[in-house]
Amino acid sequence: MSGAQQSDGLTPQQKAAVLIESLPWLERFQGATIVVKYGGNAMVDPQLQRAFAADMVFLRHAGIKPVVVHGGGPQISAMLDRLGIASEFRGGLRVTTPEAMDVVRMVLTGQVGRELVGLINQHGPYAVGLSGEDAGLFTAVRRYALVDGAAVDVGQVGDVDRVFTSAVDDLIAAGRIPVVATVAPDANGVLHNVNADTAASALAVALGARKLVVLTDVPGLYTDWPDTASLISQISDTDLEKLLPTLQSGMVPKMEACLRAVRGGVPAAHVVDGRVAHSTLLEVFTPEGIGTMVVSEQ
Ligand SMILES: Nc1ncnc2c1ncn2[C@@H]1O[C@H](COP(=O)(O)OP(=O)(O)O)[C@@H](O)[C@H]1O
Ligand SMILES: CC(=O)N[C@@H](CCC(=O)OP(=O)(O)O)C(=O)O
Repeated sequence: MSGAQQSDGLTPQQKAAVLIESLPWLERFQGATIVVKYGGNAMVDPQLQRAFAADMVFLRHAGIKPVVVHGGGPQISAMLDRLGIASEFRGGLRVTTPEAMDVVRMVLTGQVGRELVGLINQHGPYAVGLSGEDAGLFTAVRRYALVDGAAVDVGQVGDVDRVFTSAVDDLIAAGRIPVVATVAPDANGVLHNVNADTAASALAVALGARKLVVLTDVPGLYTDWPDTASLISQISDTDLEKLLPTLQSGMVPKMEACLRAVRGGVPAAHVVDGRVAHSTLLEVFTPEGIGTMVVSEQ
């Protein structure tokens, strides 16, 4: 039987080789917290959604502590459309009126978060959804968008000012997988819409995470977008800081988030292609990793 070809094209020896290749990474990340920003295509394609949910459960059973922060921009836009509420982005941030804020909260906490929690919990009672409002997780501070070098008011849009990790710590200690939606009150209790990349980065820093993994819908960071030859596998914080002003809207909050994470003490932040099934597992458990890794020169 040994050496025989299996229906999936791998011999038993090849399967064993794949498993054993993950051993150094299993050892290295035992007990570590990894924050994963779930977004892009992985969020809208049912097969990729299921693969992502399975990855989170796999990490949990491998002795790693995954924390998911989810986006939902396309779903918010679709609901605003259905309700006939105008919506636009300025400098990569959604202009958020009080009316739009109600929809952002409803879609992120009541729809997108619920769906992901449901998919993960098909494997067992792991995922618990919460938002920046729960147990004081995030306190927001109003931020402006940068458009052509000028600060522009975009309404109830926030940055994360403070993180109180106690609720997430409790869930992790209980063996759960926290699934976080990024709406958050400011110090006066006024709700703000926080970009999910920004929130994932703040949470990774506050939790002392070993990695931030950001799923998106491109293979990684292109230094000269859209020239495909300019895709890079690794960049330092110093080089990224220089590159940031040249990046275009979607990539700006994403790469800013990676920069803030590594400057805040997270050893590595990765932007990976969420169109590839099991991209998080490939990043964590294979020597070559995937996507673009941001590391601090320190
Ligand atoms: N330098 C760049 N490298 C990679 N992608 C870029 C770059 N500049 C702009 N982009 C665009 O940014 C998009 C990712 O941002 P966004 O759409 O906000 O992602 P997500 O929905 O995953 O949060 C990519 O699909 C790509 O079109
Ligand atoms: C201020 C701001 O723009 N907030 C985002 C929050 C959701 C998000 O970040 O979703 P993605 O990760 O899917 O883009 C929005 O309203 O779309």
